[in-house]
Amino acid sequence: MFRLKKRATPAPDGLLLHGRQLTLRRGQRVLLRDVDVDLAEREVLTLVGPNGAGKSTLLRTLIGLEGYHQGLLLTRPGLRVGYVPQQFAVDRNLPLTVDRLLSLAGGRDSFARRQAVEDAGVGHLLRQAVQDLSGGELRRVLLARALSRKPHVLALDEPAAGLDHNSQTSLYSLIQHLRDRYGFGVLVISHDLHLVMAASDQVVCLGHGRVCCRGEPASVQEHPEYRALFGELGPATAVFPHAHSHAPVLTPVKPRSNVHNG
Ligand SMILES: Nc1ncnc2c1ncn2[C@@H]1O[C@H](COP(=O)(O)OP(=O)(O)OP(=O)(O)O)[C@@H](O)[C@H]1O
Repeated sequence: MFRLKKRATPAPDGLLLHGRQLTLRRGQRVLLRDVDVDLAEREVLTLVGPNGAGKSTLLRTLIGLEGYHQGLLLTRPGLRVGYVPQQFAVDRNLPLTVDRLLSLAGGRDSFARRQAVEDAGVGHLLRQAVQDLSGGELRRVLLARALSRKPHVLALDEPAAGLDHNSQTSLYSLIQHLRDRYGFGVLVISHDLHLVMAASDQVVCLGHGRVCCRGEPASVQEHPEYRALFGELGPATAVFPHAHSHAPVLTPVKPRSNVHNG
């Protein structure tokens, strides 16, 4: 669970995350420039863009794992984030069962953990060593770990990478289903554009650290910059609409003065 810095400042509307003009540099390089992002309850927001566009950096910034230099980031007070990273290093010299990994995740709520295990469909893996899991199994275990934190925001960095097509589709349907059950907002990075268009409420397309276009999947696909990046894409198979309430108050996460800059 990542708890973002809290300050009791009211914010415009009931978004989970509200980022404005977020800018992040590393040395001379600008990794993010003037990025605006809002994430509402129960919304699936997908970040797309070519390799190196800044998607992981933006996702990590939005959930408080990276500082930023300029801009404004507001979060709902007490926001809990479940994060499934793109890479998860498993130390082969330190055997660890799935059960142990999940209990180390920090959640003291064993009911939530059991529920997460069931929801992610990993009950049969609990006694298995983490280092022996297949790529697809590890994704689901990491998903269970994220769910056990009862997140308000589920952040997934390329959760479908390396999965076969059926596994990708079923993972996305599972995320949709869990979003409906848990009511969290989802921030997800994906390179599978068909899946993105079928399963997202909002798409933000990044290029060189900037937002080049954004909107609902159907409209983003028509955007010239999107087409320039990705070419023509066939029609999405389904679009899942969402509804969310706008409860008030967000909390600002201040730019960090100690942000690594070199
Ligand atoms: N700590 C760092 N210092 C310098 N450059 C960095 C640092 N972290 C990331 N970068 C660079 O920032 C750019 C954006 O990286 P990021 O991982 O956010 O891209 P991405 O869009 O997620 O890419 P991919 O699709 O390949 O995963 C890349 O060019 C990367 O090399």
